Formats: sequence, C-alpha cells, structure tokens
Amino acid sequence: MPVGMLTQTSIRCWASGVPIYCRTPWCRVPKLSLSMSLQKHSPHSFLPLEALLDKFGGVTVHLPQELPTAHEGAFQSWLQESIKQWKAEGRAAVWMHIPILQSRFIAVAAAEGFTFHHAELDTSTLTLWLREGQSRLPGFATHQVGVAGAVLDVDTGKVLVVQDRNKATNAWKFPGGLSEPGEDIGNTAIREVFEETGIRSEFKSLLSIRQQHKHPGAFGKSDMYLICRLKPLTFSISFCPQECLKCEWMDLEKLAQMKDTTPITSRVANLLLYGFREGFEKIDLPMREFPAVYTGLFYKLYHRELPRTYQNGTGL
Ligand SMILES: NC(=O)C1=CN([C@@H]2O[C@H](COP(=O)(O)OP(=O)(O)OC[C@H]3O[C@@H](n4cnc5c(N)ncnc54)[C@H](O)[C@@H]3O)[C@@H](O)[C@H]2O)C=CC1
Ligand SMILES: [Mg+2]
Repeated sequence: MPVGMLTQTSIRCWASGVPIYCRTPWCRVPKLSLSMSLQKHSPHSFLPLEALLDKFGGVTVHLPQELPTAHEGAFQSWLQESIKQWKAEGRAAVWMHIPILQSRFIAVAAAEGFTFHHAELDTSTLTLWLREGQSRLPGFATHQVGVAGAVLDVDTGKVLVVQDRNKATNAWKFPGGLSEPGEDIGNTAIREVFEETGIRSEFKSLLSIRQQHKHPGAFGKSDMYLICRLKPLTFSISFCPQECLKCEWMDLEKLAQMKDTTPITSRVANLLLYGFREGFEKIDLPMREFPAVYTGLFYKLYHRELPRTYQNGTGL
C-alpha cells in the first residue's frame, strides 16, 4: 500500500531525466513546477519516490536505475525530510534498494544512519530502524533455520499454542522463530518459547524437519523449519503482544483434530499424541554431543535411540 503523496509523475520525471514539471525536490527542474505542486501539497507531504508500506509498518523505497539529474545534496535533503515524516507517522523501518550504478547514494544514506542489509547482483539493500530500541529487522539469509517448541505437559495432556500477530490467517501453531548464528536448535526452541509465551522449558528431542525452497519469508532462500519436543518448567503464560495475538494451553487431542491449525502443526500434533499414548521413544530423535574430530569443538547429533546391543557396534 503506497504511503506519502508520491505520484507516478514524479517517478517518470526522474527515470526519463526529462525536465518536465516535477515535484521532486531534489530533481533540478524549473522552480515553477515545484511552486505549482505546492499549491496542492505541503512541502513535507509529498515524496519523490514510491514508498510502499509493509505488514510490519516498514517502508520500502526503490531508487530508479537512472537518475541523470539527481545529485547527492538534494537526495540528502529529501531523505532527511522523509525520515522525519516517517518517524512522525510511526513507521517501523526503511528498506532502501539502491542500484549498483547509483552507489554514490549509499554514502549519503549511510550518513543518515542506514546500514547494509545485503547486496546481490546489481542492487544493494540498506535498512534503517526508525523505532525505539534494537532493530527487529531480520538479517539476510542464505539458509534460514526456524525452530518451534511443542511444549507438552504430560500431567494434563495440554500443549502450548499461539496465534501469530503478523499473519494473514490466524491459525494455532507452536511458538517458535528464527535460530541465531551459533545457536543450538534446542536452545532456539527454548528461547523462542520463552520470548513469545513467558514459559520456561527443557529440551527433550527433535520431532520433525520441514525443508522449503524459495521461501518468501526467507528472502527467497531455503527455509528449514524444525520442531522440538519440550518439557514445561513453568506454566503461567505471559505472551509477547508484539508477536502473538493469542496463547493458551490446549488439549493435545483437540489440537490434533482441529482444522484451525497449519498443516505442519496438525501433523506434528498427531505425531506427539502418538508418542504421548504409546511412548515417546517411538517418535523422538534425541540429541547427543560428540567431540568434532579435528577442531577441538563439539557437535550435536540427533537420531533415533539405538538399541543397547547396537551401541557397541556388534548388533548382538
Ligand atoms: N508451519 C507453521 O506452522 C509455520 C512455520 N513458520 C516457520 O517459522 C520460522 C519463522 O518463525 P517466525 O515465528 O515467523 O519468526 P520469529 O518468531 O523469529 O519472528 C517473528 C517476528 O519478527 C519480527 N519481524 C519479522 N520480520 C519483520 C520485518 N520484516 N519487519 C519488522 N519486524 C519483523 C516481528 O516482530 C515478528 O512478529 C520459519 O522457519 C518459518 O518457516 C512460520 C509460521 C508458521
Ligand atoms: Mg515466532
């Protein structure tokens, strides 16, 4: 959804470089055009570039491939004015896409606080977090790893579920989120469950892995989504209102049967129910830690429990 008062006219003026009457303040165009446009719009209410609003309240701006008449000083003034306006409007962040041939504007944006998000082929993407506190923008992905925690209270048969705030459809799912660099998947599950629901938990096993390529939520890269079985250590919910709409302890049987879930949640709920009834050893991929051969480091290995007779390599 477009924000600000941008019109296609101003873009065309930019892209073509034709000195038509343009409302772009940093285009060198006849003064008449600017004063004409100001009769309709206040100086702060129009933008020379199309700024699109995303579902997280951020704005995205694409600089055109060709900017024959634009210069850095005018861009800087426009950017400073725009940042003021976006902050006043309560926008969360700015995503600025700059073609490689316009790289001189990267330095201008950097002087206003922008940093690189990523660069690919002929475009770089810079971001600026506008709100208070640390940026919530996700870093760039090669592979993205997401981990959820299926926290099952075996005394009540209830499992912890949430509905995400920023999703188009509000389905029940297990709390979870993206793994941080250097973070073990079990720790991601525990951390995300705590951040989203306020519940403390303990890692028990890995239950499933979903691999999806060209994932829109992973900047078109591949997404690995792992679900872990966790044991609750606390029970009183205090969910994060920025990330979740709802959170509750739900009967596992009810979750396994209900339609109002994502397909993965439904399938894993049934898997978990099977383990709950028949024994978790039937569904668990427990974790063991081993020393890595050359590095002096350790790694974690997840697989089905081996019968004791096979642990010494004989199978007898
Ligand atoms: N099958 C399922 O049931 C689902 C699986 N997934 C998987 O979960 C993993 C990701 O988990 P999530 O809970 O989505 O991540 P998450 O819990 O790490 O982060 C979500 C939060 O990050 C912030 N955020 C994310 N993108 C933002 C942006 N562009 N601008 C501002 N804030 C932003 C928002 O506060 C958002 O609520 C992925 O692996 C995905 O495939 C996600 C949803 C459903
Ligand atoms: Mg999440």
